[in-house]
Amino acid sequence: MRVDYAQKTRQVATKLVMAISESLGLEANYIHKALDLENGVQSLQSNCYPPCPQPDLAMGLPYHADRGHITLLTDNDFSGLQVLHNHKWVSVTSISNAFLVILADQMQIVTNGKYKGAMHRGRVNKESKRLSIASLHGPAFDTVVARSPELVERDGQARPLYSSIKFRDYFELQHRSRMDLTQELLEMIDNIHTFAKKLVKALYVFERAI
Ligand SMILES: O=C(O)CCC(=O)C(=O)O
Ligand SMILES: [Fe+2]
Repeated sequence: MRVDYAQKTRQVATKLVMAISESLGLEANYIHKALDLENGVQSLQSNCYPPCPQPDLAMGLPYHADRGHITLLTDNDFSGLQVLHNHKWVSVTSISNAFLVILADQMQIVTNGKYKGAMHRGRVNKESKRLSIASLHGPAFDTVVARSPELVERDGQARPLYSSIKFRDYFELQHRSRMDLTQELLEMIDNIHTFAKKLVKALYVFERAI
């Protein structure tokens, strides 16, 4: 059943990628070949968002862009996905028996920014438990992802918008920067804690002095 789901979502993703290629006036299998999707990596992520009494104070899944090139998302009919659009978070309404399609970073690179990787996050709600399943598709790990020279040339751009990077390096870089960010936040919390303790002590000394 799981293998079947993986195969079927891969077929849908392949068709969408072909349509995207064609929409740019490229050969249908241009992106498929450029990202070596025959050997592309694929993963399945399930997310569980329990009901939360104060949804405005909590975040289910922090904002991010997916690492691959395309994600097919489905959920148990409770909305919760938000997408960053024109600097504002926009809620996306779930549709029964349908996929929400999220384009990701590698699509942005290969199309030289014609298609954008969407920044998104998962919100919690008060009433219901939300479940979502993301079927994430990416290039083969050894692919050097580069903007399409055809698009750069056609647009008469003097320079490409993105430099080329091996997908494995990108994957590791993104993972590491998330870890670094977590570490930085932990250190910041630590510093605030120490500062608060010093402040309380200083106030105590001050109170006794007056
Ligand atoms: O649950 C959602 O709506 C978002 C899930 C997601 O972004 C992910 O799994 O990468
Ligand atoms: Fe995501």
